[in-house]
Amino acid sequence: MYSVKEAFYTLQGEGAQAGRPSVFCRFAGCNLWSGREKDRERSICRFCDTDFVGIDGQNGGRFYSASALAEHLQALWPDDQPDRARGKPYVVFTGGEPLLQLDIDLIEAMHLCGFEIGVETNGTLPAPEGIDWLCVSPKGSARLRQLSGQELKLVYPQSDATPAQFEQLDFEHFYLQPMDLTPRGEQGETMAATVSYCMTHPQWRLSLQMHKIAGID
Ligand SMILES: C[S@@+](CC[C@H](N)C(=O)[O-])C[C@H]1O[C@@H](n2cnc3c(N)ncnc32)[C@H](O)[C@@H]1O
Ligand SMILES: Nc1nc2[nH]cc(C(=O)O)c2c(=O)[nH]1
Ligand code: SF4
Ligand SMILES: [Mg+2]
Repeated sequence: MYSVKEAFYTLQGEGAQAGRPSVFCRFAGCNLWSGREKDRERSICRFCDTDFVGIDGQNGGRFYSASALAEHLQALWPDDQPDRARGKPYVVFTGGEPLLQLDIDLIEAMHLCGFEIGVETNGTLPAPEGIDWLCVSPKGSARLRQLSGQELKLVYPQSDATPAQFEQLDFEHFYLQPMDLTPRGEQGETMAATVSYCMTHPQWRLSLQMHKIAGID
């Protein structure tokens, strides 16, 4: 059984695949925060910008088989494409923490539907085989278990998770994404600090959350 907060068609807003049309599947629940504001300050991950509690969002719900969820997600992809090879269907599993729920059955079902599979994870759980684009985003003091993938995207700055701690890991792309403090009701200088770090440490590139600029989900 899969618990999905919401699912929607949008553009990937972050990292190396930014700008790519994508079906997003946001699983309910996370292992680093309950999702309740009253718990935020004593949780391991305190800056989350996302509501992942429950199954009450658009196209959310409980799905009792991998094929049922795969068909539900496939229906969100536009079907009038002249050349599918040039715009391959792409699904991004996120959350919450998707690796609490994403399994080999669902990966196989999405591949059978013709999708490439992206995942956004906090890296505290090992990833199943078969993911095409794995983005790991380390969080504070949480121990990192997933040490390889396509993209490491660190929210910056975090005093207990610095870029230097991750720069030797086995990833193809290294991104810093300015921490958006507005979900915590704060403002900050995270953009300037992130730009400055990238310019002085050229292994790292800037990731902006494009969807917030574009005003889309
Ligand atoms: C909401 S998380 C869900 C996936 C997974 N739990 C994770 O943390 O990677 C999706 C992405 O948003 C990033 N993110 C969350 N809160 C953010 C914030 N306040 N500012 C910038 N990026 C944020 C995360 O680091 C992650 O890369
Ligand atoms: N457009 C868009 N791109 C995203 N990239 C990662 C997101 C996430 O919340 O995991 C996200 C999101 O919520 N929306
Ligand atoms: S690990 Fe990801 S989903 Fe969980 S609280 Fe942190 S940013 Fe949000
Ligand atoms: Mg988001």
